[in-house]
Amino acid sequence: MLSIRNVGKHFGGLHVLHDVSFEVPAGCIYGLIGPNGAGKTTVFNLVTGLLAPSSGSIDFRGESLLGLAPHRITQRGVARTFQNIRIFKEMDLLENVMVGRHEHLKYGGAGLFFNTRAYRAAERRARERALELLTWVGLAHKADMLADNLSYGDQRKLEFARALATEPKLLLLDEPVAGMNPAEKTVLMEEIRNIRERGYGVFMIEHDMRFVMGVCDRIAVLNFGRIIAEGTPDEVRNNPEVIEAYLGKEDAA
Ligand SMILES: Nc1ncnc2c1ncn2[C@@H]1O[C@H](COP(=O)(O)OP(=O)(O)OP(=O)(O)O)[C@@H](O)[C@H]1O
Repeated sequence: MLSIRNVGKHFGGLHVLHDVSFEVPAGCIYGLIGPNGAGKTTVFNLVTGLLAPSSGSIDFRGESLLGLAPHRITQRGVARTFQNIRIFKEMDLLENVMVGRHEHLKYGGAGLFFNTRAYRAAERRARERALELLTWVGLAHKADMLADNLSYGDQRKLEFARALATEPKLLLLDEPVAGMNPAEKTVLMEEIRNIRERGYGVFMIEHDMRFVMGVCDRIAVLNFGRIIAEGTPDEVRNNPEVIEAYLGKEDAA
């Protein structure tokens, strides 16, 4: 589904990614892990068009994403959440999800201006879909509440609903369990599995090993900008290079 091939990225003289290749298959929960500064966020920024690679290719469903603006990549079916939650606190939950949805609607500017029947029908469908997505993440009963009043865990769920509102095929999650308590993590694990069951691909960066190993089908490990391992959680967990990267050479020995 997402194919990253021989990708390099440097910022001036600083080489952050070297010859990175891996493939996120369709219908898969895929994890990207690695120590701080390994280059994980840079990979997400390349896939979502916030940065351009210095070399290599990035294809999504058989077509290159290179050179596309971020909103075009969203239209191709890639959505993302951020490490720092980005919701509109002064809007209610339904409005927050509809903001995500609007990027997806295909009515013209004239429709907006004249408030045509087609526009109103599109708006009504957007509201219904937004409510449906809030139901999926268990927030429908709070649809009219201001986002500012949500607990941290609920804010994360709202972010998912908003990302799903763009009707993606692949959902990128940047440290989804950061700041969550164990109960919230358990709920989220179930929700991410549900998202996969509904036919979405999920690609996440996550530092919480228990969570990543518990929920991902496959994992790639970055260390100093290079992929040092790729495989199932068990394969990755038992890989000596991975153990060394996380524990340091002496500890691993
Ligand atoms: N725009 C930029 N300009 C210069 N250097 C950058 C830029 N973005 C990232 N870097 C550098 O690239 C390296 C990798 O950063 P990145 O944020 O991708 O790592 P990460 O694996 O996501 O780390 P963390 O787990 O701490 O979030 C770091 O050394 C960082 O300082």
